[in-house]
Amino acid sequence: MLFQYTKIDGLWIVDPERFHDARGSFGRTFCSEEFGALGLSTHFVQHSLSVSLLRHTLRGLHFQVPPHQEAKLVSCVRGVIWDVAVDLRPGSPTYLEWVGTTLSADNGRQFYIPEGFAHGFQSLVDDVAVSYVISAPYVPNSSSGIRYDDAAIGIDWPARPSVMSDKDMAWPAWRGLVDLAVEEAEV
Ligand SMILES: Cc1cn([C@H]2C[C@H](O)[C@@H](COP(=O)(O)OP(=O)(O)O[C@H]3O[C@@H](C)C(=O)[C@@H](O)[C@H]3O)O2)c(=O)[nH]c1=O
Repeated sequence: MLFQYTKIDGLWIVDPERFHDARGSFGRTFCSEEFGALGLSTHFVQHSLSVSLLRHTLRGLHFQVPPHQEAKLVSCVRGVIWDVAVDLRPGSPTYLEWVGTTLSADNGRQFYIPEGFAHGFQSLVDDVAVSYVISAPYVPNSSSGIRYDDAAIGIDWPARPSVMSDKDMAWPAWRGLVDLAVEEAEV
């Protein structure tokens, strides 16, 4: 497996090392020794698959609040997506910066997104399947999100979204969420 740093500490692009022969190819998608050696999570408790039917469908930006934060290892097993992670770690030198990368069934690339990040993606073709391996259980009350087009983050999405969930359309901007948390703490 080929691990590439991104400009954000803790966020990794993981490319496969594929061995080809007459039958096709073989390559690892996870290796606890290699992940552990880099300080990445090796304990995953959920594996999920999402299918998006139409090109330019957008999902995100999602995260779970403490103590239910999760690391995610994301790959696209059918089609192509533009996958994005946003650094929401207070005090991080790259706070609110984002990284996007193209994941496809062909390139076999995975995005390792640690705790403290929001995640989202946009399908670039019809009928994509996205696989997630996640380090923490799904806790609906701890699931949160921010607007995909939050100006303070400024993600350069490939296209206007064609389909989004009502929930994703209704997320506030990040600043709004932080302000709300402070107000709640003061009550
Ligand atoms: C995420 C999730 C959803 N669900 C249920 C809740 C709901 O009824 C249905 C669809 O959920 P959502 O609308 O939240 O699905 P979706 O918008 O695809 O959510 C996903 O988006 C991407 C960007 C991520 O990063 C993922 O971790 C996850 O948050 O599936 C689970 O049972 N377990 C889960 O882990």
